[in-house]
Amino acid sequence: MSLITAIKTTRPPAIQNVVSSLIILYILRNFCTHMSETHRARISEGILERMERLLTKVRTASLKSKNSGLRRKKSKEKQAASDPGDSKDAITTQPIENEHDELQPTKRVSRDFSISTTPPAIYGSTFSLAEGPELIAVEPLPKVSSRRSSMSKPGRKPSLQHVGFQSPELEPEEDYPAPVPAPGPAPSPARTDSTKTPKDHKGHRLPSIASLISNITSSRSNRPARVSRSTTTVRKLAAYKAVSDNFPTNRPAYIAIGSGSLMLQVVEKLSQYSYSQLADITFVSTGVASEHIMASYKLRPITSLSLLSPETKIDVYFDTADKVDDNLNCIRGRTGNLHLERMVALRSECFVCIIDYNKRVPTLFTMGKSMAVEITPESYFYAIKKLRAVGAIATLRHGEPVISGPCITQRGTYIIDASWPALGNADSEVEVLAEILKGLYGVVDHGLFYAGKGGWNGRPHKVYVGLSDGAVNSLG
Ligand SMILES: O=C(CO)[C@H](O)[C@H](O)COP(=O)(O)O
Repeated sequence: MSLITAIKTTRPPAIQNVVSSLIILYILRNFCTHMSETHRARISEGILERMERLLTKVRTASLKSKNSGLRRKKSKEKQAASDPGDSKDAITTQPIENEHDELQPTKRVSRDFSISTTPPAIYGSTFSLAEGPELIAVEPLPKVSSRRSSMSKPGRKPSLQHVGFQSPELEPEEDYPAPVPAPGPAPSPARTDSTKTPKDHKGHRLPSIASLISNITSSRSNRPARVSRSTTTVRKLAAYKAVSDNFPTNRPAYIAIGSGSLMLQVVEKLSQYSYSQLADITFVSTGVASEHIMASYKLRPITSLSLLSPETKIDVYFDTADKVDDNLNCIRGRTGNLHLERMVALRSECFVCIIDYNKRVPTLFTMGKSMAVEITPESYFYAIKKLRAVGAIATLRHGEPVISGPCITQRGTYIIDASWPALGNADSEVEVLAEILKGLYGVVDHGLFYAGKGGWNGRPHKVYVGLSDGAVNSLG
């Protein structure tokens, strides 16, 4: 509003109306750019026509005004020549419209466009009425556009060039024409004319797109064939090999399936055996998840260890581990079924552990990972305090979301995730920690599966390690 008021106070009425209408129409036109294509096209056409007519009027009015101003000026000059003493007054009392006949070089009238007398040279959407003594152009202010499109406009440079930077990846190839070969010995194909070669702001020569592409393709062709496999693949290969190597031959047989993420692959492989090979096998699970997997493959699991007679031994137990050290001692039970896993392991003739190479460590706790310690809910405050007292960084495992409270296992117990500094290589170190944990009231079980002087405590008999190249290493 203040702009229109300013125009009113400083321009002749004809120009005031025209310029005000022009501004309103232009604002309307900009508003129209937010409308649908069809509406915009239709409305814009009408507006443009009106603008053309109005601008013609502006130009005519401006011309008339200027001419009358010039006439008045000349008559004043004549008058001043005849009466030099009045010349100062003549300048100060000049009619106000004379000032506005000369439009300001660039007068901003809104945030989005300006009215300018400068030639509309560079912006594609400039509306101009180029004929006449004064060039009046309504120029949209330059909008931020994609770098490539702004570069394609004649006379414009990408802004980064202003600080001396040229990105070879973004420059169009034609910006850097191939050098004309000089007479004489043929130049090396990698060299280009130094005057045409793009350079960075420090003057270092930048490679052309062609050379970058050729470098990439040649380095690809020289690259050795990729041999590493994904972790999922190598784990699956290890699981399949573990099953085929350890499928029991005696009948009746008992096979336990653990709670690790590879149990799907183990069950998948087992299901490939014939009906007669599977007929006399009883399957034992260490958790609800593996029970469901077995049931979906029609492997008929038993749901409780107590259904096995006291003298029954499980022929083979397949499961995973979190970490396995050089002596095959391991940390297990991240899934929270560690006590049942221990009981199954202790009743098994052969515990076959399946891992990928990422889980192999020289000594336990090397990687600073935590181990699950299963506790009774009642012992929580006491047990966590005691665990911290024996050097653990210990936290209660929460459910999801955290506000739902502690993570509660199938047996109604809690899990504390605890870590210690890396243990030494000797079996005794693992055994010492295990004995401390076993001696804490409230601790139901812990994740150390080991063999020490005191006896065998669930250390795997065999470990199948899926290696990065797809091979499977069998340990034990
Ligand atoms: O006790 C375990 C599975 O019964 C493992 O220690 C463990 O949780 C490994 O899980 P994943 O195979 O998913 O890495």
